[in-house]
Amino acid sequence: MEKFLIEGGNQLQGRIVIGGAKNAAVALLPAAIMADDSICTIDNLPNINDVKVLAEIIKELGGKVDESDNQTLSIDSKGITTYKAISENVKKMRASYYLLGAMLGKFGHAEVIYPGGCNIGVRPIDQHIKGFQALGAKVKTEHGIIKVYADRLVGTSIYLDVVSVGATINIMLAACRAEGTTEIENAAKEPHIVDVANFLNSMGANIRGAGTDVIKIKGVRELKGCTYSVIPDQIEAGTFMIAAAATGGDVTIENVIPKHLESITAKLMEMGVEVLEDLDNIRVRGVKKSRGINLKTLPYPGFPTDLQQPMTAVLSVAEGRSIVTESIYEARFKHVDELKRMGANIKVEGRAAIIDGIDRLSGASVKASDLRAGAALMIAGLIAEGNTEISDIKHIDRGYEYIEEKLNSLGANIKRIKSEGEED
Ligand SMILES: CC(=O)N[C@H]1[C@@H](OP(=O)(O)OP(=O)(O)OC[C@H]2O[C@@H](n3ccc(=O)[nH]c3=O)[C@H](O)[C@@H]2O)O[C@H](CO)[C@@H](O)[C@@H]1O
Ligand SMILES: C=C(OP(=O)(O)O)C(=O)O
Repeated sequence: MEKFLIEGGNQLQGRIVIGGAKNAAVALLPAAIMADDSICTIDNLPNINDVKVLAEIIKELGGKVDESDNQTLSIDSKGITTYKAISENVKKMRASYYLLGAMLGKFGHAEVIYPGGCNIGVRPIDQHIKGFQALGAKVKTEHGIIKVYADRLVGTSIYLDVVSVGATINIMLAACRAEGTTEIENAAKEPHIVDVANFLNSMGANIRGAGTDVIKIKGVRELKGCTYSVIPDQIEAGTFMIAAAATGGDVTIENVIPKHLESITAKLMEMGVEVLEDLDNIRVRGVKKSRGINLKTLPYPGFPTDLQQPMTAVLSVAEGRSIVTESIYEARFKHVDELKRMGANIKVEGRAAIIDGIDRLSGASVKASDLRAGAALMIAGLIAEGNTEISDIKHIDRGYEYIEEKLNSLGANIKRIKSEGEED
C-alpha cells in the first residue's frame, strides 16, 4: 500500500498541462469495442488506473490492445466474441457499466458484473435499465450479474427521470445499433457526453444534439474504427485551479477548454481569486485570504459534484461561513471527517456542509475514502501547517495522472511512500 507524504506551506507557481478526460476516456474504450472489423486508435488518454484496468478488461474479452505509448491505445475488437464481462477487474470501476450498452449494441446480449467506483452514496442504474428495456431488451440480475438481451433493438423515445451521465451514454451506445431513431430526453449535457457522441460519429454513428438535453440517435448497420483524441479533463483542470487558489499561488493551466470550466471560474472569482481565461489555458492567481461562498452541485453546466470535495478543502480556510450543498450524491462528504482531523470547522447537515473558515489547517494522518476525497485531502495537505500523510491513495490513482509529479513541478513537496510491512 502506498501513501502520500505532503509538507504543507508552499505556494504553487508555474505552468501545468492537463491530460485527457477520465470520464470521457472510460466511455470511449467500451465504445471502441463496437467497431465491427477495424481498429480504433484513441489518443490523449490520461495515464490513470481506470484506463489501464479497462484495457485489461478488453483483453480479457478477447480484444487486442496496443499500449505502445501511455497516451495512446489502439483497440482491435475483432477477437471479441464473448458478451460476458464478469472478472474482478470489472468490479474495480464504475465505468465498466458502459460494457452493457456497448455489448448490447454489438451482440444483442451483455452480461456484466455490478460495477464498483467511488463510494459516495447509492448509485442505482435503473435509468440505464429503463433505457435498454425501452429499446426492446429484457433485463435481469442474477448472482450480482446484470444480464441484458434483445432479439432486435428498436429506436424509441426515452425520458430520463434523473439527469444521468452514465444512463445517457449507455443508451446512446446501444441505440447506435438499434433500428430507427432513438430520442433521449432530459439527457445529461456534460462535456464528456459530447466527446462520446463525437467519437461514435467518427465510427459511423449518427448522433445529433449531444450537449443539449435532447439527443437523437439514428441507428446504423455498422460501426468502423477511427482515430480520435480525448478532450481535456474538466475535473483535473478544476482541481489544479482550486489547488492554485488554495495556496495563494499563480498557476497557468494549459490544454483546457475554458468554457467547460465556467462554473469553477465563477465560484473562484466570487471568492476573490483572479482567473484569466485565454484560448486554451487558464491562469489562476490566488489571494492571501479568500472569501467564503455558498455552492450547490448540479448537472452540467452547474458546478460539478466531482469538484465539491476539493472546494470544501479550500473553503475550510476561507474568510467567514460557506455552505456547500451536494445535490447529486447523498454521501459525498466522507472527506469532511478527515478535514476535521486537520482542524477544519465543518458541520454536515443532510446534504449541506456548513463551513466556518479557520486560519490554517494543521497536518495530520488522513485517509482517502474515494477519488475526489483524495484530491481534497491533497489540497488540504498543501495548505496545512506541517506534514500530512494520506493513505488509501489507490483511489487517487484511479483518476489523476502523475498527480504528485505535476504538483511538485509547481513547487509542492509531496512524496509517495510505501507503508512499512504492507504489500501493494
Ligand atoms: C465514470 C463517470 O463518468 N463517472 C461520473 C458519472 O457518474 P454516474 O454516471 O454514476 O453518475 P450519474 O450522472 O448517472 O448520477 C447522477 C445521479 O443520478 C442518480 N442515478 C443515476 C443513474 C440511474 O440509473 N439512476 C439514478 O438514480 C445517481 O444516484 C446520482 O444521484 O457522473 C457523475 C455526475 O456528474 C460524476 O460524479 C462521476 O464522476
Ligand atoms: C465519482 C467519480 O468517479 P467514478 O464514477 O468512476 O466512481 C469521479 O470521477 O469523481
